[in-house]
Amino acid sequence: MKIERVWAMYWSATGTTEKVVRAVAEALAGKLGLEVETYDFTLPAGRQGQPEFRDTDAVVYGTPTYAGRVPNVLLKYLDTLAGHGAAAVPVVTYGNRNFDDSLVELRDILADHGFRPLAAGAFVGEHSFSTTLAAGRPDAEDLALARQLGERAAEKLAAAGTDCPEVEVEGTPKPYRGYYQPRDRAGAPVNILKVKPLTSEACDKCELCVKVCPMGSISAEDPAQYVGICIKCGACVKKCPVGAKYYDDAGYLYHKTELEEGYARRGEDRVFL
Ligand SMILES: Cc1cc2nc3c(=O)[nH]c(=O)nc-3n(C[C@H](O)[C@H](O)[C@H](O)COP(=O)(O)O)c2cc1C
Repeated sequence: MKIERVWAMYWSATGTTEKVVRAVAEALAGKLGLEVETYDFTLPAGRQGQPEFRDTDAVVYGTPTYAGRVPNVLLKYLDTLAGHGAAAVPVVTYGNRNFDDSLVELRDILADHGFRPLAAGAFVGEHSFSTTLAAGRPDAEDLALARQLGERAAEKLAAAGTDCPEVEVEGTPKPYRGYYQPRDRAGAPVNILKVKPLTSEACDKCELCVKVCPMGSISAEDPAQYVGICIKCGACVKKCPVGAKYYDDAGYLYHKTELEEGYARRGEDRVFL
């Protein structure tokens, strides 16, 4: 089956998954002499629909790792996917701790919805909670590896078409491990589900945070108000031009420091072919 279109499809609140997915897709498309088509489903409007895939498509499909898994707020949307035999390259990012079962889960979701996952990768991205944990990643080295993954996937497709066997990836098979649970100093679970950022007086109501919140949860009338759920994705905090968004929750801040201190080493990217 000759591939006719290459897609970069991703959910990426702070942009690291987008960078990796684009690098993989551009290399894959480049090898096949094609352009990349992009579908970004980060914002609520992007999750109103999806492309009509065909068996002559190759889709590089990316999400971050949240609590060791595919972000659970995306599961309903992902359940509406229809691959129609398209080749897929599942890609996850993770913030230097571990990707645990996110990649195996994403691969299975794609396979269960009519895609053929033939290559996959897990890449390090700057942690959503932090500007020091995996700071600046994906960096040039990560993106070079992402391009290699795209090229190798293109070679695999050229050699075997979409009949390639399903790619084996690292992770515990279905039903997977439970969601990763942050703990406090005494080992008790830290529950940050209801935590939301605060807004300082520096806020000049530019409404950028309103536009970038993937849950559409920030009020346009008063950007200090979260009218829907907060998933701690970091979009409003990291993208605020005046640094007005911050967290003061003790459990959240403890978890962030623990991650920054415990996972300071350079985390590894992984490629599966
Ligand atoms: C709620 C939440 C949970 C996360 N859980 C993990 C995790 O289990 N392991 C890890 O290494 N990184 C974890 N991260 C970090 C993200 O996977 C990482 O920063 C990713 O690169 C963010 O992607 P984005 O820039 O496309 O939003 C988590 C981030 C958030 C917001």
